[in-house]
Amino acid sequence: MKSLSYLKDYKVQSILAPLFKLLEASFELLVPLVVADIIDNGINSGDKAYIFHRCLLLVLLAVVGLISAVSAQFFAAKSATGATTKLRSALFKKIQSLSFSQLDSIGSATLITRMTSDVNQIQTGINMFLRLLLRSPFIVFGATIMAFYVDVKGALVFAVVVPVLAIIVAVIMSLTIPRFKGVQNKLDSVLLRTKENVKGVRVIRAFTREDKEIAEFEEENQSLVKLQNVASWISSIMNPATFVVINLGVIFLIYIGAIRVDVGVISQGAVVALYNYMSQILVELIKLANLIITEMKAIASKNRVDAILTMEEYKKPKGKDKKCDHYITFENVSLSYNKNNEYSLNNISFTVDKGDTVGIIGGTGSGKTSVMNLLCGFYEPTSGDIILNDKNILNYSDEELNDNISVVMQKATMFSGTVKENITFGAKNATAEDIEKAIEISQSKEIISNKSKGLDEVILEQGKNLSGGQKQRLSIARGIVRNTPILILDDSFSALDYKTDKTLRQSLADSKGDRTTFIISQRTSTIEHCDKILVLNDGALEGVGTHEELLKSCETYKDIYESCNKETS
Ligand SMILES: Nc1ncnc2c1ncn2[C@@H]1O[C@H](COP(=O)(O)OP(=O)(O)OP(=O)(O)O)[C@@H](O)[C@H]1O
Repeated sequence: MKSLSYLKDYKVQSILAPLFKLLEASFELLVPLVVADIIDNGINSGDKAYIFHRCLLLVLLAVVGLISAVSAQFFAAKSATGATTKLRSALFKKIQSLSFSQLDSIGSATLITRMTSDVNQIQTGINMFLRLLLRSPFIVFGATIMAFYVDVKGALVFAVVVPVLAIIVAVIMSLTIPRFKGVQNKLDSVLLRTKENVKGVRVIRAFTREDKEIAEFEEENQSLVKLQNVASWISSIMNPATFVVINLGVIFLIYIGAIRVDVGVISQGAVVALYNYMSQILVELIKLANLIITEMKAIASKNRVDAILTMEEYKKPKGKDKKCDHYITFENVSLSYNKNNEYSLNNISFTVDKGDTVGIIGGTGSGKTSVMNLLCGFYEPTSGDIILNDKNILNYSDEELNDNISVVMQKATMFSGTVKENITFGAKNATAEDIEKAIEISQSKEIISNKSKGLDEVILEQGKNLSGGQKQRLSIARGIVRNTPILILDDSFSALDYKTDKTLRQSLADSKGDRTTFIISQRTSTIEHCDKILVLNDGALEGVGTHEELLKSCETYKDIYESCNKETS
């Protein structure tokens, strides 16, 4: 579904809004005729009663016009806000359905701009469109026709002024519209920088990078301002240019009008009416130009939103199932995230049995998280097969994988809400007993007992009222509480002290049953008791075995072990 399709639920409002605007415009077109009538038949003959009655008519026209305008605004707003609320929800749902690779390729900053400022721009666009699209041309043409009705010769001035105005407006718009598109793109990069700075504010301060960051932000911001200024400067020419043309027209109109009044061909009221129609045209042309600029911006935003909405639903390729002797088999698996021949994992093969505890170790960037990404189905292998329980990982649905695997991510993410809500984030049906057990295994008991409201204690945005180690333990509890056959702990012990690390591993081992556990770590002490350890180096699997076996057979493991021991000694 494309963005504007959500308007179809607001058909009635979308028809009523322009109709009420046309009604308002029709009353406005009558006003100069009534004023002319007051001058010619009331003021000239000194008929106060006539003037009073006509003034009442003017007030009535104004009141009816006002009611029409308010009704139009009401229906336009209802339609625009209703449709964009649905659009925002649809966009949010679509973003949730995108694959990790698709999300990587789009980038989060631009997704935020599309969800917020682009959708707002579409809302403004719909609102203005419904109110002005019919009204402004109707007034321009209506006022011209009324002018011809009042006096054909005098109205000839309109035949010259209106096309000249239209040309000025068209030229200025053709210059500004491409610039406004540039402004929108620049806004994306300013937002990306803002987002990075707000998220990384602690790091920035810790490294006293504030001045540099401010200077760089200022530079980015200034180039946005420059683009905006050029666009605004060009569009600002519109008003003076149109005013000059209109005023020249008015001078000419009054000049011709005066001569024609003098010779008695037309009345004074007719000249005033012509002048009023000229003013109405000026106001509407400026509104029309603004409408077109707003619509151009809205169309650019609509295209950006549609680009996300119409992204092809990602279809996982199918893989071959295979009868295997082991619970999990990685067979010649390689992974290139961008399919650009830069491999994060290179032809790796290993097996894991049900109930095993597997350690994965290697330097930073060696590919540890990538193994987890593949096993969880976040990304697909570029080549090779991953078989889980005799079924190719590609043939599992997201729900099936989610039911089988719990992952505790490297970065312990907390959500605004209570401690309990955070622990049961992926296990809404967890019982009090499950929660209690998960808290106990993850060594989180002390965190909760230190909080006055216990499990109901509120966690602030991004877990600001928790330490790094506390966040890690609660994330582990969140993983354990789901009680899935496979548990992956991606560097989830890094912020824990050695004693807590050890106790936690022990309680995980005691409670494991036939759960298969992957522990990713950079510390040999965290994984040395695992049934099997995988050693990764630059995307290659350099060794598989137990701690003792690897110390004898794998140089990379030995190096890591020695450097870890040096650190702790
Ligand atoms: N989403 C991604 N898109 C592109 N490249 C990626 C992506 N994720 C990881 N990589 C690259 O893949 C390589 C392996 O990264 P991975 O996160 O698997 O390493 P790691 O061993 O877990 O590192 P660390 O211990 O630092 O977390 C790195 O070179 C990284 O830049």
